[in-house]
This record gives sequence, C-alpha cells and structure tokens, in this order.
Amino acid sequence: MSGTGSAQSNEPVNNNDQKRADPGRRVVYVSRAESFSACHRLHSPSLSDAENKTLFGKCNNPNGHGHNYRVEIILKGEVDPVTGMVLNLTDLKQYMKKAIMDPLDHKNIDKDVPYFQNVVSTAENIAVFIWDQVRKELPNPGLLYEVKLHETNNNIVYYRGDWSD
Ligand SMILES: Nc1nc2c(c(=O)[nH]1)N=C([C@H](O)[C@H](O)COP(=O)(O)OP(=O)(O)OP(=O)(O)O)CN2
Ligand SMILES: [Zn+2]
Repeated sequence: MSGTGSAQSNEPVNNNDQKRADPGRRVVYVSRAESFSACHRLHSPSLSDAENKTLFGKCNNPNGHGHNYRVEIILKGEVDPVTGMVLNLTDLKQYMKKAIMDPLDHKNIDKDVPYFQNVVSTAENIAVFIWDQVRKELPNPGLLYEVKLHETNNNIVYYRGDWSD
C-alpha cells in the first residue's frame, strides 16, 4: 500500500495521490433537507388522452394525486479557513425557502407553477426545476453539486446539472 494518501495519512495529496507543495483547502460536501407537500398529475400535452392513460396509469388520474416530497440540496466547496464553512446552513435554509418551499409547498404543481404549464411534473423535471431555482439564489451557484428528490419512499431522482452531448 502506498504511504501517501493512505487512510492513516493526513498529508495533503492531489488527485494523483502525490504530495503537493501547496496544500490547498479541503473540499467538503454539505447538505440540507426539507419536505414539502404538493399534488400533481402526470399528463403529457404531446400525447393523446388514451396514450397518457396507458403510459402514466393511476398517476394520470384527472383530479391528480399528492406526495410528501423530500428534497436534499448538496453543495460541494472549499472550507473557508476563517468561517470554517462551505456555506452557512442558516443561509441555505433561506435560499431553499425561496427557491423550493415558497413555489412548491402546498401547491398544485401543474396549475400553480408556471414552469410546469407545458412540462410534465415528473420527479425528474421537478428536480431540474429545483436545480435552476436554487442556483438563482446561491451567492456562488458553482457550489451546487446535487439535487436529490424523494417523490415517495421508494422513488428517488438525482440531478447534478448534467446535459446530454
Ligand atoms: N420516471 C418516473 N416515473 C414515474 C414518476 C416519475 O416522477 N418519474 N412518477 C410516478 C408517480 O407520480 C408516482 O410517483 C408513483 O407513485 P407510486 O407508484 O404510488 O409510488 P411507489 O412505487 O412508491 O408506491 P407503491 O407503494 O410501491 O405503490 C410514476 N412513475
Ligand atoms: Zn405522483
């Protein structure tokens, strides 16, 4: 086993597991979770009523259905040597209130949130919406690493800002 960068070593290392002259700063992941309740209906305007029913089944119920969503916002950044923080979690709470809770909690996602007027309110699309919303609030949007959205206890999506090629 290499001595450099082993579990026992506290010495600064770079990605190639070699000693560096400049120790740099530790990069840490920080997260905060919130829960919100909302209703929606899975229905694509690009499909017929029959196709929607076949595709989405009970989730296409015309009067909608509800979820207790749980969302986790994960930041990745350097620990500031003065504050000891990547970002003050008390500030993140406020950003999440404005970006997530205010627009989504106790709302009909399809009818109350203009973004979903023509976008199907799947967990994937809600995670993307939350990503864009949170980035707008953060003083340094580059800190945002991942949005994790639990639509149910079993159904979970992740978004890390990726686009296809
Ligand atoms: N790729 C996706 N598939 C589905 C989504 C989604 O957002 N993305 N959403 C739904 C429904 O809205 C809903 O989440 C499904 O609910 P349900 O089947 O009840 O969820 P569970 O599997 O957790 O519940 P069970 O207890 O297992 O019935 C459908 N598909
Ligand atoms: Zn649903």
